[in-house]
Amino acid sequence: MASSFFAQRIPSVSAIFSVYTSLSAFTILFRTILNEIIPVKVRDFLVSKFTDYFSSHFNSNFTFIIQEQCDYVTNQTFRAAETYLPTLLAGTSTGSLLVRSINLKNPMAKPRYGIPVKAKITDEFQGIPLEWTLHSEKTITLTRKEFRDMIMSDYFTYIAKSSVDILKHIENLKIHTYNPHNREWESAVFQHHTTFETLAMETELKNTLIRDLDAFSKGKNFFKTVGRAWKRGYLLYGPPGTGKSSLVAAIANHMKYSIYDLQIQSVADDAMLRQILTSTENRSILLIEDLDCSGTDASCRNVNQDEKEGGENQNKKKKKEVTLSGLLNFVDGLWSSCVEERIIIFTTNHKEKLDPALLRPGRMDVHVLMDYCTPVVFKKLAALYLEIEKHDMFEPIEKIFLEVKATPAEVTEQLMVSKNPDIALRGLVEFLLSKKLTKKNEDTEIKEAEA
Ligand SMILES: Nc1ncnc2c1ncn2[C@@H]1O[C@H](COP(=O)(O)OP(=O)(O)OP(=O)(O)O)[C@@H](O)[C@H]1O
Repeated sequence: MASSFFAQRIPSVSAIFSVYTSLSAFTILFRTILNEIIPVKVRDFLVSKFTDYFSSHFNSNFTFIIQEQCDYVTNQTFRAAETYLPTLLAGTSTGSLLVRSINLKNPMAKPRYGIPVKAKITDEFQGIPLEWTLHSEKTITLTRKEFRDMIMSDYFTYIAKSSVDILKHIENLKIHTYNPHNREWESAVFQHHTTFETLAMETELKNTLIRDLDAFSKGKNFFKTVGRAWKRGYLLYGPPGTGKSSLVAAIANHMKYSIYDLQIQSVADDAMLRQILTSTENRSILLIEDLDCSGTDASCRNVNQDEKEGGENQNKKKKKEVTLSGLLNFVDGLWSSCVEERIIIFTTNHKEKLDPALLRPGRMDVHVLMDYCTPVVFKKLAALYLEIEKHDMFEPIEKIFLEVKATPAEVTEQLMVSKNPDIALRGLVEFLLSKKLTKKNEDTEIKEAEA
């Protein structure tokens, strides 16, 4: 029985050989026909589709590699993933987490948790499990066997949207400073306490600024409709100690934007400036302080003036490598649109020294004069520092302010001498009167010298 069973089921060697020969002949014939009929390009296309189909089915996984930098610009998908992934801490599978406490204002605050390098994190999107790996500070990968198209079209968009929402509610802002040696922005937690409530300014100016900022942050569609880059430029000018830096802090805290603080003197040339600025994040403030001392041709004198003076100045001008046009390119040129929702702030103690090109309408949208203390500003400082709305000495002090120039920084220094309003205000009067006297003596000396 058994031998007849095998005899019926297993074909003979000669039968197998004959089938093999027929198949080979058919394959050769089929290939020849294919080569004759189908053009090379179509053949290559079919082969590539065929290979793609099988590799995606038989490969164990497909990996998306997301690196921090691409084409000298910060990869926004990397930034989005970096913001989004810490929300998935429950899905980490390495058995370890980074723990850090960076709230200097409140050491008792709950620590924050981060993802260690090499950790694997799982996520689920529309019922599909996904696995992320943080390979280093600069590379993240996302691995998934199927649903490649859906990940590319929907999942990355979802992460980008989620990260924008997360950033809007983030508590700790950052301040970044450019390190020219490492050619990198270095970050620290931004802990400046100044807000619009604690900044003493004329009420109308403060309200106008807040309205302007709010309109800007809601203005995405407006900027798109009118075909402009979503950015706003502020020029803060006025004497030292009048609150320009404090206003920058108030703007950052109000908008919940991190600050990129750029020392323009540390930038070698326009190309480096471009590289530095394109590696900043959306929703941020780019701050260039003391522009009048920057050493670029944006400061101190305009180009025509230099040309008239010729010789020595011409040589000096050649050495300045960050040019006014390089800077303007970021203020309102083509490069200005490389980052979205960006506020650019220039500060200067000497507006009159800036190149007129920078001051032309449309270049810096808002010019804000931070000036010497006025009676209104003094009363706000007294309310903040001494917690008083009224005092007998207010009237004489306000009168002195009409004659003496004192900066809010000088006034706050006097108000901090004592918590007792009588002592602090008396000290302030003495300070203001001595300033008045010094000024009078200086004026007399000048008059005598002129005579
Ligand atoms: N308008 C203000 N309201 C409240 N405090 C102020 C104001 N202006 C100055 N101050 C106080 O003076 C200090 C110095 O001010 P700030 O550094 O903001 O001035 P600045 O104009 O940026 O000076 P500089 O031009 O020297 O950088 C602040 O830390 C703050 O305490």
